[in-house]
Amino acid sequence: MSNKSEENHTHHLILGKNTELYFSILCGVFLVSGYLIEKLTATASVIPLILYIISYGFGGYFISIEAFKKVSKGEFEIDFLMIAAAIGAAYIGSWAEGCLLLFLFSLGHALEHYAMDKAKKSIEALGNLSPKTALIKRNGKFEEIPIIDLKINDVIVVKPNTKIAADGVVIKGNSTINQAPITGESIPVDKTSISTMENLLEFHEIDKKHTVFAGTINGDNSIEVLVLKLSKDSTVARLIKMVSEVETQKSPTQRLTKKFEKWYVPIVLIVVVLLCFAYVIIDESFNESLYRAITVLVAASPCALAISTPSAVLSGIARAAQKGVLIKGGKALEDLGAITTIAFDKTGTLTEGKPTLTNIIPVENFDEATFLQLVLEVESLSNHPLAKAIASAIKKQYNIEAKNEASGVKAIQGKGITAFYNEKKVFIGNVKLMKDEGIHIDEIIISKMENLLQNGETVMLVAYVDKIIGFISVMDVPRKTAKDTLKRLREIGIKHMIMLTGDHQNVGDAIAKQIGLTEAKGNLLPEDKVTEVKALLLRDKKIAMVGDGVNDAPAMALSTVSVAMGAAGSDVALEVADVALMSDKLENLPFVFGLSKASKRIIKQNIFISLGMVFLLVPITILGLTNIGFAVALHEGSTIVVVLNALRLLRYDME
Ligand SMILES: Nc1ncnc2c1ncn2[C@@H]1O[C@H](COP(=O)(O)OP(=O)(O)OP(=O)(O)O)[C@@H](O)[C@H]1O
Ligand SMILES: [Zn+2]
Repeated sequence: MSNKSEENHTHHLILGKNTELYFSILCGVFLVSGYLIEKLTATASVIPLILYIISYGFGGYFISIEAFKKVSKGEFEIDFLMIAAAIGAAYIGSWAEGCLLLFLFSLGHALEHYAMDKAKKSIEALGNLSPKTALIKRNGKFEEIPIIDLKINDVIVVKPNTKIAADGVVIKGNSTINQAPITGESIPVDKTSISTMENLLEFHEIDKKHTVFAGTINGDNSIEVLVLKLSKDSTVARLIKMVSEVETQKSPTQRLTKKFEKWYVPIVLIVVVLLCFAYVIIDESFNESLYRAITVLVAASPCALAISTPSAVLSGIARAAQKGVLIKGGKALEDLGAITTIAFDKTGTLTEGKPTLTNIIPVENFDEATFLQLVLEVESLSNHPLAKAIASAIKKQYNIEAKNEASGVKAIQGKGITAFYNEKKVFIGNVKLMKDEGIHIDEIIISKMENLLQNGETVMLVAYVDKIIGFISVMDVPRKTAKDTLKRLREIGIKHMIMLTGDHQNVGDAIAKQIGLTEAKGNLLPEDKVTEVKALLLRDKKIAMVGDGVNDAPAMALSTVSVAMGAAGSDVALEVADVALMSDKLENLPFVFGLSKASKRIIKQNIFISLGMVFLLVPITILGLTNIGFAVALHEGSTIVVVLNALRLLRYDME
């Protein structure tokens, strides 16, 4: 049986989408009626034969089309084996068995397509998310227009309990919004209007409490949304595009079984042809030899094997999509299921990623007001989460504003930033940065730093010209769910959980202890994170890296499977990661790993069932210990069992 998704061939669908299923059922109906008439009427009649032939027609229709297509390309696959077996059965007069073969095979085929359709549908459901039109407000007037005509900076009005038509920022009104279609979170989130539209940041940089996604559902209040993305670039549009590409990537097991089939099918054909001539050697008629050959042909066909993996992979991916997790292909799914080591980024992954300012202290003889102003000016120019937190805290707590007195800011990866303030150089960052610049740090400051570091606070030194003028410390708290999540991960078989952070070792250790990580590695530059991932790969073969793509993208790219958090909020993460959690909920991880493990388990079971049946039936049929009907029932039955087993994944849940 072939995998539709990879060949993308469409059948003539006379009876609509389920034609294949109806044909298969009709095949079965004619088989049963033919069989009953044959058994119940004593006298020989042609009616059963006619019914069997009709049954052949329905059962063999789609299989012949596929077999023919492949044979004309020089490929002999299972469809061909089935047709050959059915013709052989007819030739020796075993019409009923031939019908049963075609019926079960086509039923398995139709079920396979049902599984694929089901998977695709839950993915395509995403496509129906965005409404077709939007109510826009132009010059104070309302107008309903198709969403493809929406332009950036249009203002749309979203009525209560309707779908939002575009990615944008709320500029008027507050509401709660059901984001489940995109992020899978079932609880609606509060959204408030942004205070000012001046200097509006990029969509992804705006605080999430103000931004909304196309396809999500507004709650009880009317809101106005400033459109920030064209309909074709919306998060949901890109999601759909990616999901449709997912299917083209085959999983490792799928590749393996394909390779196996390539050799196996011709071998079966040769053996079967040889068996046709068994009568030359042993004492039996040609028809008896043929009968045996056909029975072996049925028994040896790898029908179940061919669909065992694709059906499980698609079901797994579909289930994940329902929960707001995008798994990009069978490889990611299978690899994820085999993983026992996870490397985590710290900031924004294990921690909230919204550090609060705890200390901002100048050295004794430096003026505090100047110090604050300098830090504010410089950090306002940086995009780093630490910088954002520091700048906004200073503004709020000390009620001062940046006056654009700093310039030439440069980020030094993993160390900090440099800039100019009043034409003189400023350095803000860690000890490494100061060492690089040859700036002396005296004992008093070092001992103060130590205290804060023990506490799990991130400390940054500030130097002006060539002297330390003070330090800043911030505290980023672990996510509330981090501890439980790691515990659950351990329960489902993750052995090593390691934090990789650019922050100080002590901070890493403090957080690791609080949430129960096995190890924390601090003071890492982005390239050090890559080295660490390499080392882990060497030790454990396969590792997953969970991050947000901020300073861990290279390390993520190198890991076996990269998992991005909050991907709905970041273009890079969504694009690059193998697995994307739409929401930034760490607590989704156990579900993802659990589902992947379950998928892997089901794939294994399926392969065991399908190969097991072949190994069992082939010797029995060669020895002539069973009739063809029995072989057909067991063999094709295993195909159906395998598909049903895979469909279980659509209902997977933790516990
Ligand atoms: N804009 C900045 N202002 C002050 N210090 C900075 C700035 N950017 C980086 N640093 C310093 O460099 C260190 C390393 O930064 P990096 O971005 O590599 O990692 P991180 O954000 O601390 O943590 P993680 O690696 O877990 O994401 C920071 O801990 C901080 O001391
Ligand atoms: Zn096929």
